[in-house]
Amino acid sequence: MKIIKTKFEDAYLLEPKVFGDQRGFFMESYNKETFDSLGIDMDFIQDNHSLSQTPGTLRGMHYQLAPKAQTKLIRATKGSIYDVIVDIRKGSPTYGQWQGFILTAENKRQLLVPKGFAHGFCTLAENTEVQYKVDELYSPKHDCGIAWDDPELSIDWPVTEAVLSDKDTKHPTLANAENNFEIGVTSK
Ligand SMILES: Cc1cn([C@H]2C[C@H](O)[C@@H](COP(=O)(O)OP(=O)(O)O[C@H]3O[C@H](C)C(=O)[C@H](O)[C@H]3O)O2)c(=O)[nH]c1=O
Repeated sequence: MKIIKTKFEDAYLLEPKVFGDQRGFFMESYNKETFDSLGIDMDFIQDNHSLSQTPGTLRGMHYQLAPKAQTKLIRATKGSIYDVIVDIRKGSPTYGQWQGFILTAENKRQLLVPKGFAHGFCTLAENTEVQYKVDELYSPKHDCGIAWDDPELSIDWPVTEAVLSDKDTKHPTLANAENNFEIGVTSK
């Protein structure tokens, strides 16, 4: 497992070891001992899987409030995505900053998203499937979002016409989000 640093201290790109042969490939997409040895010692308790049929489908920018904030380990198992995280931890030196990553079924790269980040992606290919692990269960009442097209964040999405859920058309900007994630704050 190769770790690639990002602009954020505790968010990482991970490249698993891939064993290729004449049949195809094998890899351990997750191994708790390996992750613990790298100091990534969270207990994932839920696996998620989404399919987005149309290129330019954009899901985000989502986060869950404390105490249900989620660490996420994301990968594309079919197609490709432009995966984006935004630091929304008030007081963080990188608050309001974002970074994007290309995750594809071919590059097999995974992104570790720490608690306190908003997360979203747009798909770059048809029938893109994303699978990810989280260390807190889904909690609708803690589920929040910020606008994917927040002008202050100005995320440089590689799409012009995004395909969005109705919910994702209605999120506040980060500046207006009442429930900004704060390290240790309890949900309202
Ligand atoms: C996230 C989630 C959703 N659901 C239900 C709720 C809705 O009835 C349906 C679709 O949910 P939603 O439209 O929120 O799905 P996405 O837009 O893919 O949301 C995800 O997309 C971005 C990229 C994320 O980072 C989050 O993990 C997650 O918010 O699945 C569940 O039952 N369990 C869950 O964990």
